[in-house]
Amino acid sequence: MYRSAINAAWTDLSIEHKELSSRHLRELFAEDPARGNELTLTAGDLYIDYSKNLVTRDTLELLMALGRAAALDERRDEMFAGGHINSTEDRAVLHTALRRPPEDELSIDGQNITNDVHDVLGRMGDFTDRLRSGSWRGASGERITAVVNIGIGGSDLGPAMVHRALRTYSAESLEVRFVSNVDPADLTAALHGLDPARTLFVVASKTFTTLETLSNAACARRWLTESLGEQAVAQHFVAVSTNTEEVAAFGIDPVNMFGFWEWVGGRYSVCSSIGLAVMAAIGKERFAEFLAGFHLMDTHFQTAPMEQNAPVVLGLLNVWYASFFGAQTRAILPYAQDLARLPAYLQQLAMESNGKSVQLDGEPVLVPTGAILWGEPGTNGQHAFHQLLHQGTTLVPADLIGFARPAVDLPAIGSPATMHEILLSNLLAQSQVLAFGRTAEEIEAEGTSRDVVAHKIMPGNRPSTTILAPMLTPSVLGQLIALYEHQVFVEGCVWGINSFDQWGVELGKTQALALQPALTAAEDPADYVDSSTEALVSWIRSTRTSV
Ligand SMILES: O=P(O)(O)OC[C@H]1O[C@H](O)[C@H](O)[C@@H](O)[C@@H]1O
Repeated sequence: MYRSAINAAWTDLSIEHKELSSRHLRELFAEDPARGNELTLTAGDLYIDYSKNLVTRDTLELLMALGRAAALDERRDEMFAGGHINSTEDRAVLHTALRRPPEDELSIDGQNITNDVHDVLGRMGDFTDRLRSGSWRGASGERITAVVNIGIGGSDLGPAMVHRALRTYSAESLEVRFVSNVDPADLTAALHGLDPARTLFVVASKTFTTLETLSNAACARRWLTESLGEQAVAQHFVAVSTNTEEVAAFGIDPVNMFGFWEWVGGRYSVCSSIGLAVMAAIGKERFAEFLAGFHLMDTHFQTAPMEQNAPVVLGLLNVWYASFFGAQTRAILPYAQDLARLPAYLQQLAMESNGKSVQLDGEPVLVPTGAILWGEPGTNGQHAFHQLLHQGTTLVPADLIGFARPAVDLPAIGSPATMHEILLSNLLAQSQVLAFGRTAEEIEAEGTSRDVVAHKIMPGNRPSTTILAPMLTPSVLGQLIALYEHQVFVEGCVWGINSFDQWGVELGKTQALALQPALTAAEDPADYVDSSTEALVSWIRSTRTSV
């Protein structure tokens, strides 16, 4: 029943796609001028204009039918209730439980996990209060002035992105830095200029077995103990993990460990103790506002009718472009420099979740699934890759994200507008030009010479969604992240894939370990399965010895 309903909805949408292929957003707006006001959504503090997408109201009805056929409501409820929807790892997917208010109980296997969540938040709050007030001292009695988060993937991208985004809310007395790459350049740069006596490391790893993180943590530990001695570790290292045993084996006292749970996926973990470095920077009160923002969007996702449900509408539009238009990528264009790391964060969220080619039952997926996400803050991207967005041969749906008020504004010299007003006018212009372009007639009318007209035509009809909020606050950032998390969920449901495992990253890790001897052994072990790897190793070995 479920499959056949999806197939029927899919067929209807295929027909719709053919019909719409010959239409232009200019016509769609001319036919339905109210769409600019009405194809919009309000979710928490976010105002979302999706009118400049390649859909009519009929298309939207068909997309809703697809969502209903995919049993979105039931699947969402199953996720929120702790069903083991991560079937290949037999795990619940409960990142939403990390942001429930204390009184909002959730019982899993007889355990009220909301209490567990708030117990850890309480410990994080006490610890970060001590750091921020200076009552937590280093081994030689000095105040901690730098926190270095060592983690990778979900244990880095979330806190690093959020820390940067909430820069203006951060305490000046505590500098927070991030190390992720096993490239020694990363740790070296992060430690540059730091005083061991005033530095605290947060080793963040869900599994506490990740090679990059443990390698960096071990080097950081040596850096510290060389100057302060072994006994300094207790005051200068804390861990964030689900794996108490490995934390202890590394030499961090579990008393200085902040736990979370296997039902929190790495890329969904910024609300857990993985956010410790963020809490250290912005304080527990602001962190609570951040979590409340997520919860607001969670509640919207759970309660808003489908047609007004922002993650549902946007998630279905993502399916529309990926699976029907074959759009392989989507651009994330924050018109906010503080969101510079948002595209990288969303890459992990979306691509590790939905970069899959088998369905839940192990059968191949027959349609294109997760798109490649990429992007840069506006207006920088305009001077780099927007040319392709406007006149290239590839369809790239774009999300433009902006804020009505900046944290700080500056008067622009020689213009009545402020710098922030200039920024926002660029956002508006891009959304308009992408959609409506400029015709040959319009260009000719400007007196352009005939042989240049074709080069100057702006085809338009390039879809974009504009997401606006009053200001980039902790709560708004939480809402924005949750908006994307739930879109990913919606897409995964429709495609019938498991959005919560990541088997595709495992083989590379074991192969890297297997190849280490090829670089470290005195004699080249020369036991390769392919001639390309053999030649690469040989080149590296000879180049290293000849330098
Ligand atoms: O937090 P950790 O266990 O160290 O994992 C860090 C990262 O590495 C893994 O390879 C996964 O692909 C990511 O989803 C995860 O966030």
